[in-house]
Amino acid sequence: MINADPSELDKFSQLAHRWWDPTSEFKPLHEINPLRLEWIDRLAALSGKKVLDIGCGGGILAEAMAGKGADVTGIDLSDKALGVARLHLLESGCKVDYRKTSAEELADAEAGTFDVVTCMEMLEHVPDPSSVVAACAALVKPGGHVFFSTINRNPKAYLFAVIGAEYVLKMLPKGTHEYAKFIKPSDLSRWAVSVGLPPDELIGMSYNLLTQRYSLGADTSVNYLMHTVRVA
Ligand SMILES: C[S@@+](CC[C@H](N)C(=O)[O-])C[C@H]1O[C@@H](n2cnc3c(N)ncnc32)[C@H](O)[C@@H]1O
Repeated sequence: MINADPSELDKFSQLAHRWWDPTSEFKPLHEINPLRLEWIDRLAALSGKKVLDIGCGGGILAEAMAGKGADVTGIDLSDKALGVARLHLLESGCKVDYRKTSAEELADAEAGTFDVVTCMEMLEHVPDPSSVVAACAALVKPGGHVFFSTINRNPKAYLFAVIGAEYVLKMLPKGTHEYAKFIKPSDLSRWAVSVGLPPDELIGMSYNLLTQRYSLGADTSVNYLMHTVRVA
């Protein structure tokens, strides 16, 4: 059975036409993109690398990584998001190979072929995130890099990521995130280690209400990113 939740895919499909509007529901993704891009590039030196972006959506990160000189493949299961991503290439002149497939399906066909795999803001939207982590381990070359980002599971994360972002600040549509699907760094780390992806760096991402800006730092209590390196 495919590891996907149709209602989650539908949620992103409904909004897909606004993916590249930086004032839309996707504003947070536009705002965090330069931060995560520079972090990934610093750790994995993207230029010339074969990169896979899992759950690429409309392609905000995929295009940015291509802009750094990477050879990028983006996969997603939302037809509408992929349609928007492909259309945007015409506007940007970027080159990204977008495909409709799951991480698990691609891992069966193209194991060990990517230098870098990114799986950002996606694990909290799938029924079995550990299966996606295992697919990432299968897809990356030995010694290659896998990056994850997701939302921690604790009362503060519920308050900030659900109540704050969806109900108070209205940065995201209500129902974007489900608390039960949030993932503690210790769980993600355990799944990653068990498939040969020991974590190398864990970093938090915070939103400052006063400056209305995101930054990377030590606070992993709400949003966080994890860098892992595939054992050789
Ligand atoms: C919050 S968006 C993140 C988009 C992109 N990764 C980013 O950070 O800019 C989540 C994306 O995951 C996709 N998605 C959800 N379940 C998926 C699955 N099982 N396989 C592939 N993509 C999936 C959705 O269609 C959506 O595009």
